[in-house]
Amino acid sequence: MNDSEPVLPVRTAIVLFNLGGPDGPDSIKPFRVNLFSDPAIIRAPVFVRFWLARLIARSAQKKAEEGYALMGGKSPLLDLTRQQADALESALPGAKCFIAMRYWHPFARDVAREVKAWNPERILLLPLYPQFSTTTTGSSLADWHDSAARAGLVAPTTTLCCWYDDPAFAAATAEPVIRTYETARAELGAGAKIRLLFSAHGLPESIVKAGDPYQEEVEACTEAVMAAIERRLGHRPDHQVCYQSRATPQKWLEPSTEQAIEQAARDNTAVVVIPIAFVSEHIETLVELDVEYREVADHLKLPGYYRAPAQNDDPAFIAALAGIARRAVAHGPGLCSHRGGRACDARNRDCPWARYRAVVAA
Ligand SMILES: C=CC1=C(C)c2cc3[nH]c(cc4nc(cc5[nH]c(cc1n2)c(C)c5CCC(=O)O)C(CCC(=O)O)=C4C)c(C)c3C=C
Ligand SMILES: [Fe+2]
Ligand SMILES: [Fe+2]
Repeated sequence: MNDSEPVLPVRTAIVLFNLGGPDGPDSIKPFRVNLFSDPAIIRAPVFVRFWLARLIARSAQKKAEEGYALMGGKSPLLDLTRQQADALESALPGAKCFIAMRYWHPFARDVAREVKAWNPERILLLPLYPQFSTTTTGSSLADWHDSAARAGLVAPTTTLCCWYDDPAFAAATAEPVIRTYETARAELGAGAKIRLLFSAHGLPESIVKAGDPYQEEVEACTEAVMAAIERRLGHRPDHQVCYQSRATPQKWLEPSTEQAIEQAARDNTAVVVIPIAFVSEHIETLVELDVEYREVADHLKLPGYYRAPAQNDDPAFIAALAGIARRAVAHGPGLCSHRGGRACDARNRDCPWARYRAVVAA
């Protein structure tokens, strides 16, 4: 921390949001039903959604069970988020981190009561999604506001919608990418063609067309990381954004990660795959990227398939997140504070959470 960085008020509660994951084989099904029952994910009237959620959850249940079995029968996401929370607390004296997951324990409704019992002077709502999507951050924050109101939790609160273009975050994200790229170059030879594939979680195209800013923010985030890579390497490697984890039959954002791997095979190019919308390892990195897409790459005889790790509790990432938290809280209580710390509020149409909150409230 440098001297110009603001200091957090004592008793600042930082609530970290993520999606959650099953904590054992028996919770895979209810976790997935919770996910597909969320109106932010499946946009159908309530009585249709009830049945649709169960139908969609059942359709890929076996594949999901096999995926979790490869990780010991559970998601590593909560343990990794706890490590991030501990590291962030060490970087931010006076703050206590709480974790609220959207579709499995610890749920926001329980965490809001814990935060109230801690009696915070300030609250910072900090989603662990760098880019805003109505399906992730929007859904989690709406759920939190309901839960906080039910718990009678009242304290000055700052909400961060997104931090996809924070320069320290971009620089911290660039480092493991550069290390993986250099490994690929050393193994394949300096003349080998290598493409950086920034693989983001996909979204149904209809959600983006309805105004979700996620795709735009993923592209801007990739650009910020590419600028950091270029500054470090002195050149700009070949790169492409693609979208993974399609989970419903609708049309999703393209190119899919699989299509991007097929294109790389046609171009006789090795790839370094970079998870750009997740800051922790979980099923979609450890199984989808490391097992399933690797098999596709092997089958297509790609010259090389490498994967850059997610941030987890990497010290440079935690330092970046601590800076983001400090600057956000320094703006004082408000609906939202984002984009390099510029404050925004309910009247600011620039802020996706402000826009989405108006829709949810209507
Ligand atoms: C319509 C379905 C889905 C949308 C839209 C979606 C968006 C979305 N998700 C993440 C991050 C994560 N997703 C995770 C798991 C997960 N996501 C879906 C479906 C949608 N996600 C499913 C069905 C699952 C469960 C896994 C499975 O059954 O295959 C996870 C946690 C995984 C874990 O370790 O348990 C994360 C994290 C983002 C960033 C996003 C859109 C921006
Ligand atoms: Fe997902
Ligand atoms: Fe904002």
